[in-house]
Amino acid sequence: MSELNSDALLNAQWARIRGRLRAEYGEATFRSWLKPLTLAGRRGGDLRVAVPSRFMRDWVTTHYGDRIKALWSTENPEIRSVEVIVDSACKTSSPEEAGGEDALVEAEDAGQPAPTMAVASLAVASGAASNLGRVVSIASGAAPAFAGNTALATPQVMLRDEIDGFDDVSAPLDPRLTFDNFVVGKSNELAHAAAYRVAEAETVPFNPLFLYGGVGLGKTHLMHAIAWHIRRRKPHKRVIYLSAEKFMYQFIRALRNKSTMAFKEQFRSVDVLMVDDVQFIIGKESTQEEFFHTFNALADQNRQVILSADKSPSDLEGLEERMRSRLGWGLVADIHPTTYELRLGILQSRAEQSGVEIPVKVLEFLAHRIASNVRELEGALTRITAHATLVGRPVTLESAQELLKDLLRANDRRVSIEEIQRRVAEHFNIKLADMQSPRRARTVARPRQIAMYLAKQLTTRSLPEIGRKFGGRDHTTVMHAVKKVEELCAGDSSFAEDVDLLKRMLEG
Ligand SMILES: Nc1ncnc2c1ncn2[C@@H]1O[C@H](COP(=O)(O)OP(=O)(O)OP(=O)(O)O)[C@@H](O)[C@H]1O
Repeated sequence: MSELNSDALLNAQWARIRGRLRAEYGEATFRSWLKPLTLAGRRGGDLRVAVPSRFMRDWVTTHYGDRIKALWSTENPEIRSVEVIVDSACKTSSPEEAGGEDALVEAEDAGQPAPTMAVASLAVASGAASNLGRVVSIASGAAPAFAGNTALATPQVMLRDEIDGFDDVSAPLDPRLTFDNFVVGKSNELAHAAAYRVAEAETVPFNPLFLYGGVGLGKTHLMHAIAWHIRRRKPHKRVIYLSAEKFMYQFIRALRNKSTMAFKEQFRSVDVLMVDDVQFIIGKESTQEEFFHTFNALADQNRQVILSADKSPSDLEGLEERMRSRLGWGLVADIHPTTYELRLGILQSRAEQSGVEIPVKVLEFLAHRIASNVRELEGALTRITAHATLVGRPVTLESAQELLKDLLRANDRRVSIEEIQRRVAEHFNIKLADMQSPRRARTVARPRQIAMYLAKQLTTRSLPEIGRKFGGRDHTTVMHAVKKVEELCAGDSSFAEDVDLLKRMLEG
């Protein structure tokens, strides 16, 4: 029997695969569908895993079979096929199973419809599975005669994170957020290169790596990608990824349970700590303090810390000075707003993954019109592909425009106040600085009022925010300007035409 055939080794490999499945599909899906799986036996390259009911067998085979097979092939190249079989005895092998799952199994075995709660988990499971889009399939055909293997059916070797309770702390990773799926362009190349370097490096290249940028531009994606990369290449490393909010929640819970020592121990013993959206804990004094100590302790031991925020350390208001300077010691990499080329690249890659044929014209149109953030861009594409799949008609520019009317309108309106001021100043041939100056001459004051009116119409900024952008004026001044322009438009058609022209120009 080769090394790869020993039962102990198989159990250890199975434990690692279970850890992967848990990380990829998330805790809820894992508990419902994957945790009850047990190793039932193997013969040569053919392996059997058992589930407690026929229903579960079908479900697991359809939704997770390919992935389980692929993970086995990676762990143990000798395994050529994996078959899911029914063994009602394994119902008792996971005593801690949630009541919802037991209810499902029993209902199914009795030939009854599954309870509502179980139906909900079906939906979750199917969504998670379809995201993976794996192609490796479980080998079918006549099942070989298997020698039952009681050693394999005994309790699993526990993964390090199961023992340590790390899964309580670290957030599940989204299987889609990998380096392979991240499209690199001018606006994110530095952040991407830095993230990749950290993920690859044997020694800590910079500490911390601080990623920052606006909403939906890929910070979380890069953090998940680092975590996946390290998990795959260096599975022995302890990696924790969590949001700053969860860090705070864990800390408060530790305070309440008087278990702060355990909390410290847990966070300070990791190899890589990633905290997303750190702006969240700013101003939350004790959490911020604890976070700072955690960070220092890890940095002192040369452990990698990766942080993300919506602003750079120097722009994070309310951050203590010592912390600001400490966070700036490593590499601060920003992600700029997307360029047209990057948006088009992301759309092309997503469209390919979706398998729905979308004309380039439509993708170009979306890349041009939805410039706000990648999340919205993806949302638009999902809407188009879902619609095309449901109605079974090919996607056209017209159908996309019709389908995305509301989103396009909202994006059209997202012009900046600075852009409005510039265009209006050019149109009336006044200086841009006059938009903010105290000058009251009508030649200056009227265009300024028009710009304020357009800012109200075309942006989502509040009156005080608009006032601030116009030389620190009060919100009542903006209100007055809006009213004045409306009155003038109502009484003077050439004035109204002028304003309308500017508006259309700004809307692009
Ligand atoms: N360069 C990119 N290539 C591919 N997908 C991207 C890219 N940038 C962002 N995305 C996708 O856009 C969506 C939003 O990205 P993500 O959640 O990482 O943003 P974020 O910067 O963390 O936003 P927030 O500040 O809201 O947390 C995700 O689905 C992500 O996969």
